[in-house]
Amino acid sequence: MATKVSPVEKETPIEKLKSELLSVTSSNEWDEKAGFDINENESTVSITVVGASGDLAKKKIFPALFALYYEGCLPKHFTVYGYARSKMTDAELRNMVSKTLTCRIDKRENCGEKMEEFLKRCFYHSGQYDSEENFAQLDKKLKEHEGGKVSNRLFYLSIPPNIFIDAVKCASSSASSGNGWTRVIVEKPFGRDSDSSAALTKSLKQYLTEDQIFRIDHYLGKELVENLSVLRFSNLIFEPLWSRQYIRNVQLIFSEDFGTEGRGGYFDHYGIIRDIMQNHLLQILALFAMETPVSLDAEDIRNEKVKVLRSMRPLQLEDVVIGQYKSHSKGGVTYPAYTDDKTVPKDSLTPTFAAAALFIDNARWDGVPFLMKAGKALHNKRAEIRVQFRHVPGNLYNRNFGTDLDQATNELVIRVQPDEAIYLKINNKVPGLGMRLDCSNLNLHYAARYSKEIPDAYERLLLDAIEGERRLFIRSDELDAAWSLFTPVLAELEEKKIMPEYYPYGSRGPVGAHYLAARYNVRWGDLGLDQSA
Ligand SMILES: NC(=O)C1=CN([C@@H]2O[C@H](COP(=O)(O)OP(=O)(O)OC[C@H]3O[C@@H](n4cnc5c(N)ncnc54)[C@H](OP(=O)(O)O)[C@@H]3O)[C@@H](O)[C@H]2O)C=CC1
Ligand SMILES: O=C1O[C@H](COP(=O)(O)O)[C@@H](O)[C@H](O)[C@H]1O
Repeated sequence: MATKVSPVEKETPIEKLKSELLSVTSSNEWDEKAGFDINENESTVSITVVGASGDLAKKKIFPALFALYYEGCLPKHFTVYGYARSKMTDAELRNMVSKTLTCRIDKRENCGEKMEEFLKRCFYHSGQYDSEENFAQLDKKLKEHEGGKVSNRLFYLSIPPNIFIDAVKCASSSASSGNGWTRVIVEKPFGRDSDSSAALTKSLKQYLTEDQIFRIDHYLGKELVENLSVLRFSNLIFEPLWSRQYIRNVQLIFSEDFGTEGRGGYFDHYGIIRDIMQNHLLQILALFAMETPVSLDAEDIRNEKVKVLRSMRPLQLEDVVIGQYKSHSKGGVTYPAYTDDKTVPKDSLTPTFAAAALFIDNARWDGVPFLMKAGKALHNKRAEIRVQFRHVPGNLYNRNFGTDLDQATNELVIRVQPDEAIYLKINNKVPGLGMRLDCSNLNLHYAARYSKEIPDAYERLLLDAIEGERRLFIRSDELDAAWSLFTPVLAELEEKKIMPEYYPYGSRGPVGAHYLAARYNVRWGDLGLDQSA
């Protein structure tokens, strides 16, 4: 890592030997003849969670690693290291981690034993994030565990962004692998705007190659987001409809029924547009709208996503509505205002809600509004994609719908969470002698269809990073394109000190979002008479 030559690209001595032999035989044959599997027996993976004492590590990273272990997805030789400034022994780390581990509902067999085994492979090293010496001590400990095998190292930066570079610099110079790969998972936020993001990328690339950087957007690891491409590209009935010709608008909706509780300090510096829209919702939009990639290879997919992002119009101020939640009392309980958080300035204008209308100026999507809506402290917790189709031209049954033709249009809903589902609203006749029409759902409800519990997004992404699969991670040019769309409007909102529209905690958000949608002849699908909404 220190040499800036990606170890991923370099052949290890064993790989070199293997590729020489490969000139006469295939890889599997060679492994069989040799009588062992090189990857399993000769290499190790050390996963260092930098910031192990923090919220994300406890809530997501350690539980995801355990789930992978339980499923038998981690390599035979692996070690997990927690690294942070807090003083802890290995036993204390294990105790902390053990409190967050859970067994899947459908996989409880031997779960206690598996937890014990997993915890035995977890260790802790206390150190500063800017100390090469402390990382060198970590390196020494990692080497002891690696026992001379090919060492592959994954660092997960689960720390605040202002210390990313210090940690990367020290890990790079003092704890990168000498003979295997070294990869670094970087958590968002990747900057606050185009300039700060470019500066972060530039600094990271002083110590890492692009191939070593795994920028995580955990929404890409969610089951239904992954399924988006399968839905589009392996069902004949959808792809032909996937354009301005049949689609009237697309809605990307994110809502949480809790506020910024505990994260106000971080949130106030970013706001909902940077926290959710510029990354999670925009990534979904890019996957949704991209052209068919040449293959499922990471670079082919990411190339198509970049094309979509670069075809988009920068967001205009008049196409944005912002809101902030205020205190609200209900049933004898008083819910706080955003500014009641002690870490948030009393006069903060940071949006906790935003709605926006975006456009992709290409042949497929010309004129189709892509509406985004994201908010905290709303009436429910949900993330979904809604695709509203056009009206049926010359519909023979128009008069059966009355004047509200919107009620009669088809809508495809991909509910990312909770209670994952894909359903298509269709029109049908109400059984009986009359001719009354109804709107019903053709529903793929995951819980009913599959008994298997859906893995957490972090499981998939950690596994991909270990396996070197980059498809679900953000490439630097994607990131640049994403920031270009939002940076001008974010600057304008801040320069002009645009006041957010206040909405009560637990409500459906500011009415301004409805006016914005109405300007483009759109009605938000999550507020209608949807049977599954
Ligand atoms: N929490 C979440 O749900 C999500 C978090 N993220 C991102 O993941 C990363 C980690 O998040 P999270 O775990 O919540 O962060 P925390 O604030 O919990 O910080 C993680 C650890 O970093 C160390 N740390 C915290 N502040 C500082 C500081 N100012 N200087 C030096 N060290 C510090 C602390 O460890 P110690 O004192 O022991 O060194 C802390 O335990 C962040 O980049 C965040 O934006 C992204 C999505 C969701
Ligand atoms: O990245 C973030 O995501 C979470 C929501 O993630 P989810 O998987 O629970 O839907 C959000 O609460 C947080 O503000 C944001 O930083």
